[in-house]
Amino acid sequence: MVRSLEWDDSSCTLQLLDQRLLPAQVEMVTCENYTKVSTAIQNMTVRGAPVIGAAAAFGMALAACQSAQTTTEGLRADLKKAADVLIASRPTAVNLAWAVQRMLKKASVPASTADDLTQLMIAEAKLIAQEDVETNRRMAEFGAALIEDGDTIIHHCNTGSLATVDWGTALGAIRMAHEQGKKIHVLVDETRPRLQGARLTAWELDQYQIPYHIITDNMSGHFLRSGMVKKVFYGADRVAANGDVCNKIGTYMLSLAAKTNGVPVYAVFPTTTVDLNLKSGDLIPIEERDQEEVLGIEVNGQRVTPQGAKAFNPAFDVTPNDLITALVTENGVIYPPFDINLPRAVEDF
Ligand SMILES: CSC[C@H]1O[C@H](OP(=O)(O)O)[C@H](O)[C@@H]1O
Repeated sequence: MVRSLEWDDSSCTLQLLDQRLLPAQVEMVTCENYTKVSTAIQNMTVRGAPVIGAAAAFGMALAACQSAQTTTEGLRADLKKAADVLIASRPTAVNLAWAVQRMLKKASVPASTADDLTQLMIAEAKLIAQEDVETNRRMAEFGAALIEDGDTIIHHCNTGSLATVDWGTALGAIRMAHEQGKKIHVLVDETRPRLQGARLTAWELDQYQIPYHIITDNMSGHFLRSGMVKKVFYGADRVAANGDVCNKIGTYMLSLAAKTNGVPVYAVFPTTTVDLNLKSGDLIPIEERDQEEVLGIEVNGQRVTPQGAKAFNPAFDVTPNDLITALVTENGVIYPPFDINLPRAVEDF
């Protein structure tokens, strides 16, 4: 499975898999500087909470490589400028700010030369990427244990290798259960308007040879009520201290339908997605994206929305914790009361 990002030591550049072109084309784009990384995050060349954090970390490494500063103080000033640009790329996934702040903290350690500081930046970005893969595999083990042989699972958006440095979060759990020999059938929410499910999750499941059917987002209630669906799995972009989950738009409606039909709901995410500073999900900033992502639908090359039409395009919504059965992190499966058990799972490790 091709990785969503690769660092090239020889050229001090970051290669990103252009997820806007999948599944039709598998193409990498080269980022030589941090502003290109910021643009790639904003236009969703690279997307998915954990991987945009890793991409931003390498954006900071690029800022160090590209800096003309010859002193550590001068380089630190350049890194602060880069940090502000990278953090501003997208507002909702807390992994982005977390990764950049961690890089800035690393930049504050004593270094004898600007070159030494640059090497520290590159090493820290690589460590963040490596930790994400290890975290995802641990999470996948815990998540896979919740999946039973024969389950049909609804999965929302894309949370696989493409949304992380490798392996994935919710889709990582599904992949792990499959590799353990459990027979699974996935109903892939297409996830309008950017179609991360229909384009990216379906493409990944083909690579893993996991059976699936794509459904439109408004079909999930029907299948949940039919009794066919045994579990719902999705990821997260930011989780508040009380366990409210902010995730791709449509997650809230999916969770409401699951709760009404008694189907368990599992949110799978690394602890770097938890924002303990926020008491509830109502405080999470929701990214509003260009309305053209909603309006620009074409059928047979013909735009289907009226000229001049307007659209709302919130990229995420918040699912209150009472609709969620359990939270799955690399530190284990967390059950209610989330306001007590989630901080403990995050802080005790
Ligand atoms: C591994 S969780 C990824 C998380 O990020 C996605 O958002 P986007 O595609 O806009 O970056 C979606 O909310 C996923 O659940």
